[in-house]
Amino acid sequence: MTETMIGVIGGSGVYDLDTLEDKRWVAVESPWGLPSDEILTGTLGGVKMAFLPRHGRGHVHSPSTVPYRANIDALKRLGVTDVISVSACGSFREEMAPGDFVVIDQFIDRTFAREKSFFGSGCVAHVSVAHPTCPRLGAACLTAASEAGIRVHDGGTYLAMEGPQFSTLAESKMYRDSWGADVIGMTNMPEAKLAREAELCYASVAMVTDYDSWHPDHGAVDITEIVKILTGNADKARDLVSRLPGLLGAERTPCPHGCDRALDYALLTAPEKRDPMLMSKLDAVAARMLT
Ligand SMILES: CSC[C@H]1O[C@H](OP(=O)(O)O)[C@H](O)[C@@H]1O
Ligand SMILES: Nc1ncnc2[nH]cnc12
Repeated sequence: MTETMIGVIGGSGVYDLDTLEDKRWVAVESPWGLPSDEILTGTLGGVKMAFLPRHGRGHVHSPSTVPYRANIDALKRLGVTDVISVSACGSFREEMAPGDFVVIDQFIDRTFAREKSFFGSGCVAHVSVAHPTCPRLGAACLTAASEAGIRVHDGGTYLAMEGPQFSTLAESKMYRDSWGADVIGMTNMPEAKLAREAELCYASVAMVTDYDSWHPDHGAVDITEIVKILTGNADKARDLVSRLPGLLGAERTPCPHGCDRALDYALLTAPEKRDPMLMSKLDAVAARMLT
């Protein structure tokens, strides 16, 4: 049994978690650079919490420049065990309407201008992301959303695009009709992959703000319309998050799906060939493998 610490990564529109008790913004140093912002630590219902605004307070970082590695490393370094990502998204499905939430279970990664791994020359590792989100954590998010009276969909494929521009009409139709994506956003990759490398359970709650550009009755994405929806979604996200401590509890059992043991057989580089510099940067992410 270990102690649960819930990490929340707040996306567009979610820059604070004012429901936390004993809250304090703390600067966390990471060998992977500066995280997006300080991290708000505190407790909720006796469970330790850490909140990080993905784009920083005041929305400073674009989807391509969010320091994804530093963010995941900093959360792990603080002792976070379970990460909930809450993100704005466009919808490819009529029934996933603006204001609805989707508990994501798959991703298509179309990003190309981001660092995607903690590993590389000097310590090669390959983790599986066949099932990139944690079913236990996702189930808790689904229950929390239902209890909060949020219209929520159980499962969905999130297409991560590079951005920052929204998709063309041709792209939007292709992602929806040929690729089978359900929603689109710009940030959950490589975040989810990095969380898996860091052996953190990761769940993604996508909050629909628009119908992207495929929908014949809605036309092109309109950022002013998105911003209007974001505020309501952010309030619902805070309600959802405030229910998670009660559902997850303060005492944590090992993940039944193995998220917290993802590195068990992943490291390929022979111990004597490992780069000491890289290994020292991996002190939090791969802590379990280095002791
Ligand atoms: C505000 S519209 C586009 C912007 O919103 C989403 O951010 P996040 O995933 O952090 O909620 C989307 O990915 C874009 O970055
Ligand atoms: N249509 C869309 N495409 C990409 N990211 C988004 N975030 C919110 N709506 C989006």
